[in-house]
Amino acid sequence: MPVPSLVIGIAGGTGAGKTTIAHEITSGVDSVTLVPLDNYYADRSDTPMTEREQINYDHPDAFDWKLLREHLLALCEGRTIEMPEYDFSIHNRTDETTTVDPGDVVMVEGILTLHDEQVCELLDINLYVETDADVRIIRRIRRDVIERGRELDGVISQYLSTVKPMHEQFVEPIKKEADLIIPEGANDTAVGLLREQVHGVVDGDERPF
Ligand SMILES: Nc1ncnc2c1ncn2[C@@H]1O[C@H](COP(=O)(O)OP(=O)(O)O)[C@@H](O)[C@H]1O
Ligand SMILES: Nc1ccn([C@@H]2O[C@H](COP(=O)(O)O)[C@@H](O)[C@H]2O)c(=O)n1
Repeated sequence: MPVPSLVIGIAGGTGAGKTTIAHEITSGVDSVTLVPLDNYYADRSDTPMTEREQINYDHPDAFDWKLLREHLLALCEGRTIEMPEYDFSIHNRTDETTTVDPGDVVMVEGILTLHDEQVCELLDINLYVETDADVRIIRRIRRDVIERGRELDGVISQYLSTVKPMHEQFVEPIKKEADLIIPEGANDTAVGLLREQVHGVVDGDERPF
């Protein structure tokens, strides 16, 4: 397999719009590989469900960084990976994996994507999506209740006990690793410029950053 022309990392708080922006800046590109950091939550098969429900999923230790590094390196070298699948309703990976080939553009997207030094070394461009906390929590409540089968009270208590403090301690500070900070309110211009750059690199007119 050919190696990717461009490897992009996107970090930012929960509900900031990372996934949305990942799709927008690569729209029209034929071959894109999305690597959601959520799929690299640690394997909890040996942990009972009652304990899994109590885990702090916003701390860097919740992730299997070793596997993510291995997989990202493989994609960067043009190799296929078996990507884990994550099921939020059981707080664990499923038994299935997905066979993923390296695209022309590879994008890693998640709250703490820029936390790991070795992951950052593999990225051509580091993005941070900045969105106000009140907007993010509203989006999060809607998503967790509708798509992730959560109760409203649980979403609120998780937000106050772990999501918010971990955001302040770990997510917000990784902004300093970013090449570009995308202000959500002004993202049309930022996204347009990034899309142009991505297409330029993919079409061979521009060099990677
Ligand atoms: N600029 C935006 N304006 C309005 N809604 C948005 C915007 N960006 C994202 N959303 C919505 O907010 C929710 C969370 O967006 P998503 O991209 O999944 O965030 P993240 O990946 O950072 O958690 C989704 O329902 C999405 O449609
Ligand atoms: N079992 C889990 C695993 C993760 N979370 C939350 O997901 C958030 C990250 O996903 P985004 O799409 O919002 O970036 C993170 O804030 C975790 O709290 C969860 O609730 N349960």
